[in-house]
Amino acid sequence: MTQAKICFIGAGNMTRSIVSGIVKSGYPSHLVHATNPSQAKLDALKADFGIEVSNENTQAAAEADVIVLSVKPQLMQQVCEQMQHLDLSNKLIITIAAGITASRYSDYFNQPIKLIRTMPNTPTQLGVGMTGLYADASISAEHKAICQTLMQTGGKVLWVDKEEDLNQVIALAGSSPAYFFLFIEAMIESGIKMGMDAANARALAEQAALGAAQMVIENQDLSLATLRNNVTSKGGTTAQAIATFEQGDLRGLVDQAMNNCVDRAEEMAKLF
Ligand SMILES: NC(=O)C1=CN([C@@H]2O[C@H](COP(=O)(O)OP(=O)(O)OC[C@H]3O[C@@H](n4cnc5c(N)ncnc54)[C@H](OP(=O)(O)O)[C@@H]3O)[C@@H](O)[C@H]2O)C=CC1
Ligand SMILES: O=C(O)[C@@H]1CCC=N1
Repeated sequence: MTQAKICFIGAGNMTRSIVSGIVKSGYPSHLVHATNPSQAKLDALKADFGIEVSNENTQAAAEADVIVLSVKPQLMQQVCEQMQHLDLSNKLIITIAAGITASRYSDYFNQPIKLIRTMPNTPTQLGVGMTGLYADASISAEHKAICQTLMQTGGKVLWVDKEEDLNQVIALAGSSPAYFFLFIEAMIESGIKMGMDAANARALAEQAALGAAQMVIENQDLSLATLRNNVTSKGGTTAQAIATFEQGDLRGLVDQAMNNCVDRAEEMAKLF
């Protein structure tokens, strides 16, 4: 895909995250275009990454080899319908939207298209993202490779065999950075209530989170329970904290939250 022209429709949080990865990987910035109705995000993308920007979805899409649909799900139909008159037969379309099934897009564009559904997450902007990918059997190996190369600039990728499995990717990776942010936020709030300075509370919580994630990644032979037990001295402080989480059914709450996340993705698939 060395010379593929890539156009992002919508220049919000996720476009910024993905563009950051692409440009930092050395992809020529003049081949990357982003469109958006309001100007401030475009100006920031141009200033930070040197990419092309405009307010013209249709023109940018017409000139692109790869179109990345990056608007909110509720706007997707309207945005795609505006491009119905384009000949999309030679273009690869990548969508990052949650909950809209692949078959809907050919209705939106009113023509057969080559589409890959992806589910990235915001850590993509730091190169430590996780992206789920789904393509049906009609998509060529070349197009799959283009999409994979693109998304890998932001971190790891995982192909799923069944489209519905993307909803599990949303629960485990697309949405899950927010779960961890909430947990760290709660820890910081508690630290502050204990009398700690806010900056120090954040420094302690964020470094512990980073260290814990790194421990998990670098100890693939150890179970999570072992890593946890290695921190938990019998009769000690951690045991008290962990017992509190277990008594409050943290696991049940996480399970419920993740199932609700999947349920919402399924609901959205019916809505849009
Ligand atoms: N945020 C996340 O962690 C993840 C999000 N996603 C998916 O990514 C998609 C985008 O989400 P996110 O980046 O968070 O959302 P944002 O709201 O940050 O970005 C969407 C962008 O689309 C722009 N936009 C609105 N209308 C149009 C239009 N007609 N043409 C072109 N652009 C338009 C908005 O502009 P303006 O603000 O000026 O109106 C906005 O900048 C969603 O479908 C979401 O499901 C997937 C994985 C993770
Ligand atoms: O909350 C959402 O719907 C999107 C999809 C995954 C992360 N953000």
